[in-house]
Amino acid sequence: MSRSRTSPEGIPAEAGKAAEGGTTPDAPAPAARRKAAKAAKSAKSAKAATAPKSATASTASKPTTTAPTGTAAKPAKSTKSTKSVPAAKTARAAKTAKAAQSAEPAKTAKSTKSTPAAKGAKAAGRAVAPAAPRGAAAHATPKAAAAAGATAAAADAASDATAAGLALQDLARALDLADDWDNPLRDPQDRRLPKIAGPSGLVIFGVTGDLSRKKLMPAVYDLANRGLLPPGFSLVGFARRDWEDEDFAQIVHDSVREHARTEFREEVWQQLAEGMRFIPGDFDDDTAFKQLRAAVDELDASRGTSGNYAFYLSVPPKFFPKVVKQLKRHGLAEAPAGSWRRAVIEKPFGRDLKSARELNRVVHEVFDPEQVFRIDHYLGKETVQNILALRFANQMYEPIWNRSYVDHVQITMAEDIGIGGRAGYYDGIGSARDVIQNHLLQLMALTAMEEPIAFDADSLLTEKLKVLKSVRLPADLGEHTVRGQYAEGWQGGAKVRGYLEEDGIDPESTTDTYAAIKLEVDNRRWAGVPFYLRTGKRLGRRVTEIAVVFQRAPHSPFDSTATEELGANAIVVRVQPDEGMTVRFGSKVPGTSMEIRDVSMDFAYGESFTESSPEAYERLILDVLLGDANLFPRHQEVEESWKVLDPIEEHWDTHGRPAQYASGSWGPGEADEMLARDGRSWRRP
Ligand SMILES: NC(=O)C1=CN([C@@H]2O[C@H](COP(=O)(O)OP(=O)(O)OC[C@H]3O[C@@H](n4cnc5c(N)ncnc54)[C@H](OP(=O)(O)O)[C@@H]3O)[C@@H](O)[C@H]2O)C=CC1
Ligand SMILES: O=C1O[C@H](COP(=O)(O)O)[C@@H](O)[C@H](O)[C@H]1O
Repeated sequence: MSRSRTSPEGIPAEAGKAAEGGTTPDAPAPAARRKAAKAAKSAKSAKAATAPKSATASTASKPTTTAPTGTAAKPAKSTKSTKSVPAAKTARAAKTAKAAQSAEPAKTAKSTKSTPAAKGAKAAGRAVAPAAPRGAAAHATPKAAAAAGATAAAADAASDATAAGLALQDLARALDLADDWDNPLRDPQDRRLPKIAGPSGLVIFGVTGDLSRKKLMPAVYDLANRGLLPPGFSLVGFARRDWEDEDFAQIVHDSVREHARTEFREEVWQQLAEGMRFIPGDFDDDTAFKQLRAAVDELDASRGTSGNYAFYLSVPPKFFPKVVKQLKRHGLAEAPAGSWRRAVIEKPFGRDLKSARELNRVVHEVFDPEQVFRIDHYLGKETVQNILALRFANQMYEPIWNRSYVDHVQITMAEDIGIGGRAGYYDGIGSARDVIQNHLLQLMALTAMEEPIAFDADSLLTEKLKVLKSVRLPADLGEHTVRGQYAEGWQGGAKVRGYLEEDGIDPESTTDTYAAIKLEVDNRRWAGVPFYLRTGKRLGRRVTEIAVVFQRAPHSPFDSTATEELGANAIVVRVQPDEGMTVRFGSKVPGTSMEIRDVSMDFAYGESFTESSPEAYERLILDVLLGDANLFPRHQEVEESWKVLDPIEEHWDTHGRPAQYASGSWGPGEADEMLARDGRSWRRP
């Protein structure tokens, strides 16, 4: 059946979900089997009636329905009568029926290549359904809606079934009829349907930590709430606490309540909570790892996780090797046949090139490269991914995106917060290792790279690596790099302490809380164009942006007073918090005289799109579960980035102390002087 024959109308939520790229682990419940059998019966009668092939799915479309999470999902009831089921719909139902009849719990769901019928069967027979995927159903594109509607129709037909059983031969006959059906949802190129993770679980080491509470656990909930996790999804926490599963669930609950992006829904929560387990223990504790293994096996049996697990190392970096080795020692790194195991490793990945290489060696002794997902959460941000869309989906920017037009690029990541309770991690690491080595160099690579031949992990790696390998450091690092430390000052109307007065910080510490560096990219596109990167804590406000600043027009027909107020043209990618893009250019001020001033055109996500952007960790956790590595730096990038930073850190180690800057300011005066020496100035973001 061609796509044009499907209905663009409303989508029952469950059908929408079944329509998506991933699979769901639900086993057909008895009710589903009954429904499926009835559906097959419908198919049989349809065959007898030799229904015309022109029957369109649109006639079978249904109004949008939202299936409540945690309840037996009943397809919408508006097309109850089998008489009204057109042949095509009935045929689909037959296929649905076959899948439901033959499906085995968990195993059926394990394959990401599940048949359309199986998906339909899931839609029809879901015993425990997660929340409606709002992105998928409620906001589906017409094409997506049409496709989902088709599957919905199959589900509806299944629901029309009576309790009467159907012999298998009837099913087989019915399926003949359905064989020519081509599920339009299976177009692998269609990226508009969000994918649902297949059967799986996530083990978080360091689950009591800051990152886990503020970002990871809320992200898991948000994914569940959006219907992007399988119903049997399981979350295992590991940390040194004497907790029962229920205590852990309470902690997750509190963190979700406080930090989740999406609304709290009790039914989503209940379903998620059922799959939560806690393992108390130290990373040295073999008994704890044995318990972890037992928990994983138990969840496979009770929740249908099918042996698929991601191990998220949200722990102090010094423990990365230890945890990885423990996973191997206890047989957790090795996936049972037909399953997968993945390691998710937080940043920073090493503290220099040498330690990063050593860590890579240890990790790759246990996991194959494609099993390793190194987190750089900036790559999970919508605005960061949009750099590639902006550059390579449009025609108007790329011709000027080079040394012929660009004067320089400024990449700023400013934070208003201090180090908070992270003294143990931060002191000795500092701002450059904390964010320049990873986030800012990734932003620079995406800004400077050539068009990848495809949007896949290998092609992206190829292009980003070329940029990182082309980076040239200034000959005089003293002139072109600056590090600073925040002193006391006023922030947000409150007096705040300086870095050296923070709890847990050595009063003699030379750790940088601010860093600004100048880099060049030695290639044909960028030769001679400086990239200025800066970051700092306790700066004026929280903002991350990439500003591509253009050269002056080569000739001005206006007298100099007319353009006195005119700055440089710029394209600014506003990464956060005011997500969007600004184009700054000159415009005549209305009036009789010619006076030209800077004005700007804005694109704001909030104005152009109705849905708020997912949190970076939502996207990244989902990608891990889907096995999509596009947004995860590979070890080559990590190592190249350390090659850029190591000489700067070595220089700083042997040259003086960080410059002081007042909290709430825009960094040390030395950073302004650094740009002034080049005849430029920092933007005030
Ligand atoms: N916090 C943030 O904003 C960000 C953090 N990261 C990275 O995320 C990771 C985690 O950071 P964060 O959450 O801040 O760290 P925290 O110090 O807040 O948490 C550390 C976690 O590790 C556990 N842990 C520590 N030692 C052991 C041990 N010997 N055995 C068992 N568990 C142990 C702690 O458990 P217990 O309760 O038992 O002490 C705790 O759950 C780090 O790699 C960090 O660099 C990356 C970006 C941002
Ligand atoms: O990786 C890190 O990022 C956070 C800032 O993240 P953002 O998404 O809020 O910009 C930073 O505070 C932390 O020090 C660093 O490790």
